[in-house]
Amino acid sequence: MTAHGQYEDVDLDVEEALALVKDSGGHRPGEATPWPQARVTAARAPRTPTAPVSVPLDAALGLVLAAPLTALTDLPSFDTSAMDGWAVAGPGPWHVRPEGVLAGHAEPAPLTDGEAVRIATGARIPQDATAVLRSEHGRTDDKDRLHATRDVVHGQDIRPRGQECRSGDALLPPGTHITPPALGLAAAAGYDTVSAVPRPRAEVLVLGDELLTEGLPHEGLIRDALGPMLPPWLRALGADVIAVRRLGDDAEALHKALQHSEADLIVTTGGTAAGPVDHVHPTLRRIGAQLLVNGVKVRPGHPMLLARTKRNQHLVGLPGNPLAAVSGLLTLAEPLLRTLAGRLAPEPYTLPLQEAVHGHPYDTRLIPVMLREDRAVPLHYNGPAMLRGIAVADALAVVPPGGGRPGQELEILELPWAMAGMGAGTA
Ligand SMILES: Nc1nc2c(c(=O)[nH]1)N[C@H]1C(S)=C(S)[C@@H](COP(=O)(O)OP(=O)(O)OC[C@H]3O[C@@H](n4cnc5c(N)ncnc54)[C@H](O)[C@@H]3O)O[C@H]1N2
Ligand code: MOO
Repeated sequence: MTAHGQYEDVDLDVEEALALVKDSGGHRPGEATPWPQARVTAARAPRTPTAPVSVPLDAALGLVLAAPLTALTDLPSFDTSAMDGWAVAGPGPWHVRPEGVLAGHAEPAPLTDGEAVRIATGARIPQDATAVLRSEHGRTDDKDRLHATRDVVHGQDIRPRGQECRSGDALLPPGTHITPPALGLAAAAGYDTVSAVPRPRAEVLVLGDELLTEGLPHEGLIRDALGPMLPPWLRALGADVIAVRRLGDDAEALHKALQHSEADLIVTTGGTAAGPVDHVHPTLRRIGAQLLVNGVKVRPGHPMLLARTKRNQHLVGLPGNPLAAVSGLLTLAEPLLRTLAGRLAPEPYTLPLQEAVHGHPYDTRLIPVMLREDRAVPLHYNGPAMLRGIAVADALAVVPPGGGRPGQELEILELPWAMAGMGAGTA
């Protein structure tokens, strides 16, 4: 049994197999953009830069800093005890003061040589203290005198004011991805809000008269798989999904929706091919949109497209076949959203293939894989209409034209939830 257990090999469906033996040319031969170039075009989609917004810390996770995070205070902001014990002045033994010092308390009175005071971790060091003696390294005698049980080094266990940064120091550059520790650092450095690149707004338009939103498929009608899948996926890619509309195969409804959308990115599903109810291209022509990518040399998903619909608005047309839609999402929507959100591209990386995969003669293939012991294990059920493979995948592997041999290094496109340690296939 292979790593993917009982999965039967349905690597290629009939359409894909036919495409391998006799490339039909598919979607507008000659116009289609090579896959790597399509991603670059999407990442460089023209638009005017967005104005930064001021975001409270509890809403800033996942955004990108629009301005440097400059320390608003010294850190620590006062000389601080690093341990529970005693602050001591000069050589011991020391006379211990009756009142201790706790974190958050007012400034303690200065010590004089030969004096000690009990102190908690995080409390302010009294002026003229020379060291902190940890509680496990000191003992008091019956006259309340403190003796060190090991050598005391000047300054030990005192965190001096400004040890981490001085007020005005640059802590994080603009463009930094706001992670949980970045939020913690911003709070420690005195921030209530940060200046961030706003989340790009996305709107999803699901096309197709054959789609049901509940119940079992019947009489040629099927369940809409993309309505439930795309909004959370777009959110995982950093978008704020402002609307999801189901428009059927109604060219007028699509025209109206495009005219009125206030999104930065419109994502349509279906209607990209040349069938009688494929309204995306005619509607884009009607509104005078500029086609930046019209078909990509990738399987599945080759009819995908990218258009500039307004000065600061783009449309990604995803093919209706669900895995083809995933391919379009990662090829066009992901790089575009990354740029809109001000994020840098992740360093590309490769992993060796566990076993051979078929290739398309001229086009790139994207196939769902599990990542196991630093190898990419191809998953089956990867036909354009299937989600069964991708639903257990950690990533997509980029198979160059001609296919991949066992051990061949392939570029890996990670899935956002797999990166967060929530890989669907972690066993
Ligand atoms: N003459 C040609 N026909 C087709 C070509 C071609 O090159 N020449 N390309 C094929 C490929 S590849 C794909 S992919 C599809 C793309 O078609 P559309 O984007 O126009 O999508 P539809 O025709 O609307 O749907 C295709 C398929 O997907 C199902 N679908 C649509 N939306 C959903 C959804 N939300 N959830 C689940 N399934 C969905 C739909 O019922 C169809 O079965 O075109 C080929 N044709
Ligand atoms: O087969 Mo089509 O390439 O996108 O599903």
